[in-house]
Amino acid sequence: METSHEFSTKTSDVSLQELKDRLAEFAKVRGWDQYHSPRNLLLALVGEVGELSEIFQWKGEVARGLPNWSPDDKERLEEELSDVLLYLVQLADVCGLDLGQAALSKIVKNAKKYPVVNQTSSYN
Ligand SMILES: Nc1ccn([C@H]2C[C@H](O)[C@@H](COP(=O)(O)OP(=O)(O)OP(=O)(O)O)O2)c(=O)n1
Repeated sequence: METSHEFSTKTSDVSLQELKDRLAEFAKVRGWDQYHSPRNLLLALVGEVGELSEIFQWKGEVARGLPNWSPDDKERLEEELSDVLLYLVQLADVCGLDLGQAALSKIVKNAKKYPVVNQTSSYN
């Protein structure tokens, strides 16, 4: 089953639903779903956030678009960001939550909490 996805890794738009389904299959065929409790996934997520932080550690401020980063550094960043996302998606899944809907609802809530005043208003 899993191999059916092998040649479909390049796509312009990826849904949280697809990631959720593929991750569930990845864990299931390896017999790992028994270990994927909410707590374990949270700890794995925090570990990956640590690895993500290491990439920026000691670099000083980093310009948007990472103009001075090597391709290897950028690839490593892509991988660590992905690890964080993949554990986050799995965590929401095993908690029985719809992460996409929850995130949209939160954006609406944020907009009400922080209404647009004018273009030159100070940050926060
Ligand atoms: N029980 C597991 C173990 C791994 N993964 C997936 C989610 C992450 O995308 C990736 C994490 O794998 P590693 O623990 O090997 O971590 P790294 O890829 O960061 O490797 P390393 O820590 O050696 O840099 O694999 C998973 O879903 N469930």
